Amino acid sequence: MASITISASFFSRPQLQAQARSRTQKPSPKRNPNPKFKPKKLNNKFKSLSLSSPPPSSSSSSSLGAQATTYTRLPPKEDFNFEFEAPSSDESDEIKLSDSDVAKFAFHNDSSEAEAEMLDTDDDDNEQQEEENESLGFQDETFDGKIVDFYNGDGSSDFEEEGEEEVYYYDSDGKLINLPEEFDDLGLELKEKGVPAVMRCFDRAKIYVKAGDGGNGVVAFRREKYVPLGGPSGGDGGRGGNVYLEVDGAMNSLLPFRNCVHYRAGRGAHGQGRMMCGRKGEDVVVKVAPGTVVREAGNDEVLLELLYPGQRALLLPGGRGGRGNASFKSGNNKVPKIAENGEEGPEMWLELELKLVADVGIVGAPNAGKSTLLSVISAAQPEIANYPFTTLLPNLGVVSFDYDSTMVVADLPGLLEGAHRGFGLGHEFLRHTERCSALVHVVDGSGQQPELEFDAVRLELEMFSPELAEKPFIVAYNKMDLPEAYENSPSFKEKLEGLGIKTFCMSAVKREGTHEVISAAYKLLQETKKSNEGFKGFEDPKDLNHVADMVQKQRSSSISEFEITRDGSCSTWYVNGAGLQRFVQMTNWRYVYNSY
Ligand SMILES: Nc1nc2c(ncn2[C@@H]2O[C@H](COP(=O)(O)OP(=O)(O)OP(=O)(O)O)[C@@H](O)[C@H]2O)c(=O)[nH]1
Ligand SMILES: [Mg+2]
Repeated sequence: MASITISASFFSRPQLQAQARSRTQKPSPKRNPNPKFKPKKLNNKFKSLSLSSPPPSSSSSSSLGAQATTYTRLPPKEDFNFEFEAPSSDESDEIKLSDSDVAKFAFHNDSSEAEAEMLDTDDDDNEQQEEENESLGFQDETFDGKIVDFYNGDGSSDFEEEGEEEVYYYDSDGKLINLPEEFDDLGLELKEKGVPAVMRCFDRAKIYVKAGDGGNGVVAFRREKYVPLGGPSGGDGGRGGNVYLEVDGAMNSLLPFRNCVHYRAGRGAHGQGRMMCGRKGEDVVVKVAPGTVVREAGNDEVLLELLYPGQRALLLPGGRGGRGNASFKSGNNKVPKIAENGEEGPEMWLELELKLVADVGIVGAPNAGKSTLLSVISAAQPEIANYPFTTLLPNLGVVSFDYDSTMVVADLPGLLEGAHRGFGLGHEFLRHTERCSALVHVVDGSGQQPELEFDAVRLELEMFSPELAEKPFIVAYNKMDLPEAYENSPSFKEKLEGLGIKTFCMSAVKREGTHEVISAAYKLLQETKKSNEGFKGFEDPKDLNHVADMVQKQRSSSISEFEITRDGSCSTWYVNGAGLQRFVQMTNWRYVYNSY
């Protein structure tokens, strides 16, 4: 039985129709006017994930609450794997912020034909569709500036199925290319991440690092007038450049890694005659933001945690330079005709994850006034507007009480009920609160049910990580200048204080009560710092070179440590060993003596 859910958002009815029409129109394949530009494969399935444009701001206080809980993003697919029932308060124990504020319509439609008819947006059928919509009770005016999306039982939208936009690939000559079907899956996978690239790259990056190869040693002999049998004089190759990771205090995101992914240190110069050794390769210093966690790609183990500006870690040591023939001179062999290749520098794909280093994190539902609070207590100027998800990326501000006492406060994107399952944006950035010592939970007092809003956000924090929920926090009941918030404040405060939660009332806009909130947060921070005094973490700079030590240890393993395996299918024997591989790679097989 196919079921359809209609959820409300910001777009108007005429906009909806325009959107549906544009999706159903199949463009005729065109030649790419710019052959160099290769359009990316877009999959329309997840187009509706993009943030909706802000609605015109409303001065009415009731609409503030309503907007604060409007879902602006497509819920995750799993959520549609069950059949929807009309929302009913007695059926669900879960706290549903959305139920109170967001207009939600759910109905069952057994006939797939009727469904197809309703969603048919061809020009010819527009009239018919309007009639049908009217019969279902959907009048233009009733939508009141909100978008309506139609979802099937599996979470896919009929718009997407009916009018999937076709995107074409062109080769460098501008010819149309037919891509194999696997590319569709790939496109889908990429889209399923569901977060715009700029937001994904804010605190996550994947980079490639490679230390420089060592320079080759050479075979050379001294030839000079009046110096017969001058002897071997081939110099060693230079060492390859190292790869360092350094914390740059001026950086506060990993966005620069969007433009630059590959970091290769320079290779060492080759040795020369007259015992001249090669120059060392140039080092590469990869700058990261304070609070960056480094892992090897595909491995969950944390390699490094870089917290403080100026910290520098040697990640990959450069390859050793190959020895020239002068280095092989001995009593037995006075004329060695052998030299080594430079050692190859190690390489690695790294996953960087930024967890902002803030002392206090401001959390709360969208539109609660978090950014307003940050703008009032610090010099930060975050964007403030009367619609949910104004803040898309975390903002940092420094609150200074006097020269000695300062603290860094982070304003995070709003949290929605279900954030841990992919609703809204907040869960993407909740990891930034993991490093905070205390939290300020801002509650929108003008909302219809501030208690439910509070409970839902607390639940989200718990679902994301139990440690996060255990962090000390205070509650800031905001928008006291509005009558409805003022009226509800005594009961809200009483309820929370009954639970032992410190609650402050404030009006961020009027700057009333904000000082008390931030002083209480500072006090909480000091208490937490005192109790954590024993913990030093990764502060010891000696710790930071352990990755390079590990790589070095692996490289210097003995040549006699190897494993022999046989592949029966092709009657091949394999000899595997790190020391052996390095030996083979560094041997210069061009010199015949090397093979003896
Ligand atoms: N009346 C009144 N309005 C407030 C107060 N604090 C914030 N607002 C308004 O509430 C709206 C949302 O404020 P923001 O600071 O952007 O809210 P936010 O929690 O950062 O919202 P997101 O970033 O979308 O999660 C803005 O229009 C503010 O002017 C207040 O104390 N009183
Ligand atoms: Mg904000």
